[in-house]
Amino acid sequence: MIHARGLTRRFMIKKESVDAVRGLDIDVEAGQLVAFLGPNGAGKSTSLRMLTSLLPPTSGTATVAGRDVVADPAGVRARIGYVGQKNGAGENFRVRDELVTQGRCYGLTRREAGRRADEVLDRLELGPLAGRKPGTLSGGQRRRLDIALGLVHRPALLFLDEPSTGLDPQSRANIWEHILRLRADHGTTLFLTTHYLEEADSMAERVVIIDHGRVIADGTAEGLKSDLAGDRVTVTLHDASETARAAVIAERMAGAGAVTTDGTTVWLRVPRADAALPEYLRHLEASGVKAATAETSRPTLDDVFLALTGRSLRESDETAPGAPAGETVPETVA
Ligand SMILES: Nc1ncnc2c1ncn2[C@@H]1O[C@H](COP(=O)(O)OP(=O)(O)OP(=O)(O)O)[C@@H](O)[C@H]1O
Repeated sequence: MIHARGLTRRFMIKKESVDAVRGLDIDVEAGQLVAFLGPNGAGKSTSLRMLTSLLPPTSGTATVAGRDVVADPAGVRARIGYVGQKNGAGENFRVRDELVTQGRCYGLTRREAGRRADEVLDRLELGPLAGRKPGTLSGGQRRRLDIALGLVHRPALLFLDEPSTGLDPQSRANIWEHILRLRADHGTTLFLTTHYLEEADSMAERVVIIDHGRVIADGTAEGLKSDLAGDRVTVTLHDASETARAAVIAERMAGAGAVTTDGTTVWLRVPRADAALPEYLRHLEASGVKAATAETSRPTLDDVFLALTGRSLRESDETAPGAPAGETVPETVA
C-alpha cells in the first residue's frame, strides 16, 4: 500500500537548510496499522505530507495506494484519506454539509455524497450533531468529524496525524475505538502518528520510530522492547548521599545495563528484573546502603527510544522524567 525509497525533504530557512526527512524507506502492506513515533521535530508530519502528496520530496520516490506521489498526486489523493493535525472542517457549514461538500470535492453526486455523509456520521457517532456548526463541538467530537471527513470517499488507506493529541483520556479511547473498528470492518490500512506511547504500544501491530529524519526502529512493540530495551529495577534510598555508591554497585552487577540516578533514586536496566532486584538489594545491604523502596517494571517504547538514542521520547506531561510507565510491581523494603 505504501512503498517509499530514499524519501528526503530539505527546507531552506533564511539560507539555512533543515533536513527534515533523510532517506525514508518504508513498505506498508494492505490492512496494516502502523504507528509512526518520534519526538517533536523528528520528521513525522513532513513524512506524512510527502506520502500524501501534499509536499513534494526533495529526492526519493514513493508509491502510495498504487500511485506515484510525484507523477500522479491527484491519483494518490483520490485513493487515500488524510486527517491532519489541524481541524479539517470550516466554521460556516453545518457538520453534515461539511461532509457532503467534502464528498462533492471527491466527485460524488449530491445524492451519493449525502448517503456517504450519513454513513460516516453514523459510523463516528456524530448523527445527533449533524445540524451543529463545527465550532460548537467538543474537542473529541471535532476530532471525530475530522476523521469522518477523511473517510467520506471510503479510502483504502487513511493517514492520521496525531488523531488523539490534546483530548481527554475518555475521548482518546473513543477515537481509538473508532479507528480499530474501521480496520476490523473494512480492513482499512492505517498509518498514524502519535505522541502517546501507550497507544502505539497497545493498538498498533507495527511501530516505526523516527528520529532526526531517519527511521531508527521498525517492528512490533513487543519485539522492539525485548530486543532493544530490557526490564528496569528502580530503587529509592533513604539518603541521597549514598546514591553515587548505589549506582557504582549497580554498574558492577553481572548483566547490568544503563544505570541512571536522580536524587535518591537509582534506575538499573537488566535482562530479568525479578532475578536482579533481590541480588541488587543484597549487594546494597552488604555495602551498608539503605534502600527505602524498590520496584521492577517491564520496558516501554520510551525505553526503546532511550536505548537507541540516550534520550526520552516521553512528553513531560505524562510521567516524571526517568520514571517508566510500564507494568510496575512495587514492594517496600524495610
Ligand atoms: N514548512 C517548513 N519550513 C521549514 N522547516 C520546516 C517546515 N516544516 C517542518 N520543518 C522542520 O522540519 C523538521 C521536522 O518537522 P516535522 O513537523 O515533520 O516534525 P514532527 O515529527 O511532525 O514534529 P511534531 O511532533 O512536533 O509535529 C523540524 O525541524 C521542523 O522545524
